Amino acid sequence: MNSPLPPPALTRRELLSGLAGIGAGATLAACGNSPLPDAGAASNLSESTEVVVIGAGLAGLMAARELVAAGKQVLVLEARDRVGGRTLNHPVTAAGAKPGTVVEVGGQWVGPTQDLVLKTIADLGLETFKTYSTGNYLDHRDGLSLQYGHLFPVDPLNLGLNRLPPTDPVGAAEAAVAIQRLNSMAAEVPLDRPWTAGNAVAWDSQTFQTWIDANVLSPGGQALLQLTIESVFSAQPRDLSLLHVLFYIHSAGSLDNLINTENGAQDSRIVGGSQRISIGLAEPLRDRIRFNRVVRDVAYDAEGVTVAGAGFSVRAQRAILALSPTLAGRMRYTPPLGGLRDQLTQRLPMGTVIKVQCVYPTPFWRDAGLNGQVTSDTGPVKITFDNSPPDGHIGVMMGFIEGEDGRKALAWTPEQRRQGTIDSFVRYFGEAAAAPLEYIEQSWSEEEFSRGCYAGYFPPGVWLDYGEALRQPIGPLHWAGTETAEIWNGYFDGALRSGQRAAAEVLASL
Ligand SMILES: Cc1cc2nc3c(=O)[nH]c(=O)nc-3n(C[C@H](O)[C@H](O)[C@H](O)COP(=O)(O)OP(=O)(O)OC[C@H]3O[C@@H](n4cnc5c(N)ncnc54)[C@H](O)[C@@H]3O)c2cc1C
Repeated sequence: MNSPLPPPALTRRELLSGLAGIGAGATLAACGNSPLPDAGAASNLSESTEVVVIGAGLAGLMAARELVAAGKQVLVLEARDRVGGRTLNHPVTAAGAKPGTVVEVGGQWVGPTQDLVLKTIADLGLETFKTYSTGNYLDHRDGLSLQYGHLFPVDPLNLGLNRLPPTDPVGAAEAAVAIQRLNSMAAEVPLDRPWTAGNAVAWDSQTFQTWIDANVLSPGGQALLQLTIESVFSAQPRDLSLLHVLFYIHSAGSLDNLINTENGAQDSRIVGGSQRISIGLAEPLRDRIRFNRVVRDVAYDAEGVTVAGAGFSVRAQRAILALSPTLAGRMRYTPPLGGLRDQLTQRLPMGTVIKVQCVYPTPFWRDAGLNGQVTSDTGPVKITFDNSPPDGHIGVMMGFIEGEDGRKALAWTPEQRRQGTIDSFVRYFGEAAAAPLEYIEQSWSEEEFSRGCYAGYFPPGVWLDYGEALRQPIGPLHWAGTETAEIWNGYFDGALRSGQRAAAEVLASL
C-alpha cells in the first residue's frame, strides 16, 4: 500500500506525439486532445492491409498484437484520439497532488483468476497495488449508518458472513444463501453456448427481479441482492435475464468473485492507472494505429472487406470489429448482415454509469477507522471506494451513480451531479467530505464511442434466440470486444481474451 509512485505513465499527449511520425502524421499531430474526430485531416486517405481492426480498446489492441506477432500486416482504426476505450486515466490537478497522479474514470480493478490481464500487466512491466481495505466497512440503511468489520474470523461454509453488511441479519443471511444458490445454478450454464443450459428456456424467460421476488422473502435480503446486481451490471435486476446473470457469474467463476474486493474482481489496481495497459499494448503498434477514424461503412464480399468513414477507407482481407455489439450495430453493412446478427445488435443495451470522484487533502476517513467502502440504500451514490493513490498522499473518494440512479442523473446538470455526490459522501463520512479540492466525473452513457458501461447486457430472450450470432463470423468479418468473451465477460480480462480469440480465428482463416 505504501509503495512510492512509479515514474509517471506515458501521457496521452506523449503517446500521441510519439505516434505522430506515422503515415497519417498530419492528422495525428493535429488531433491533440480533442475528443472529436478530425475528419477533414483524413481526407481521401486510402490504405490497404491484410487485417483491419476496428477499435483500439483492450480487445482490438490484443488482437492486433497477436496478428503482428504472427507476421500479418495490420491497421487499427480508432474513432477517438486516444487508445484504451473504456480504460481512461485522468490527471488529478488539485493542490497537493504529486505530478503524474491520476485516477481512472473508466475500468480500474483486476483480481485473481483474471489470468490474461494479470499476465499482460506483468509482461508490460506494470505493477499492481491492493485496493484500500484496511478498517471498517460502512452500511447505510433506513437512515442509519453502521460500521462493521470482519465479524467472523472463519467462514468454513463460505456463507459470505464477512461480505454482507449485518445491518439486517435476516436479510444478510438470506442474501448469503441466495448467492450460494445462484453459484450452483450458474455452474450449469455452458459458457460457450448459454442457451443450451438444461433450464435455459425457464431462466431466459424471466428477469433477475422475477427470481428475487420468488426466492428471497425478506425486504433486506431483496435489497442486498438488488444492490449487488446493480453494482455488477450498472443496470436494474428488472432489466436482466436470469440466464444472463447466471452466465456472467459462471464467466467470473462465482458471484463472490464478482462482488468481493479482497480476492475478488475489485482486489487490485494498476500503479499509474489502468489505461497504462492499453498504452503499453499500443506502443509497439504505434505505426499501425490511425486515430480519429470513425468507421461508418463496412462493405464485404468473398474477396475481403473495405471499411470507410469520412475521408478515409481501408481495404483488407479480414476485419476484426473490436467493440460492443451496440456500437457494431451502428455501422452500415453492405450487403446487410443477416437478420439474426442485426437483430442481436438491436437487443444488447449498455449499462448506465456515472463514475464520480472527489479529491481531498487527505484520505480522512481512514483516521476514523473506515476503509471507504460503503453500501447504501440511498442514492445517488450507493457504492463507494477509497481511490487514493498508492501512497495516500491525497485522498480520493470514488462512487458510482448507476442503473436507475444513473438514468435519473443523466437529466441533471453537472452542478446537480456534483452536489448529489458530495451530499452522498457527507452522509457516509461526515462534514469533512463537504468541500473537495476537485470533483471528477465521467458519464459513459454520454460518450459517443461507448454509449454506456460497464458492458452490454442481455435482457430476457436474447441468449435463447440470438446467442448463436454473438461470435459467429460473417464472411471476412470477425467479432471481438469484452461482450463476446466466455471468461470474465464484461471485464478487461474478457476483452483481452476476445482479442486473442478473434485473432486466432482470422489466422486460421487466412
Ligand atoms: C466506469 C467503468 C468501470 C469499469 N470497471 C472495470 C473494472 O474495474 N475492471 C474490469 O476488468 N473492467 C471494468 N470495466 C469494463 C472494462 O473497462 C471493459 O470491459 C473493457 O475496457 C472493454 O474493452 P473492449 O476493447 O472490449 O471495448 P472498448 O474499450 O469499448 O473499445 C472499443 C473501442 O472502439 C472504438 N470505437 C467505437 N466506435 C468506433 C467506430 N465507429 N470506429 C472506430 N472505432 C470505434 C472506441 O473508441 C474504443 O476505443 C469498467 C468500465 C467502466 C466504463
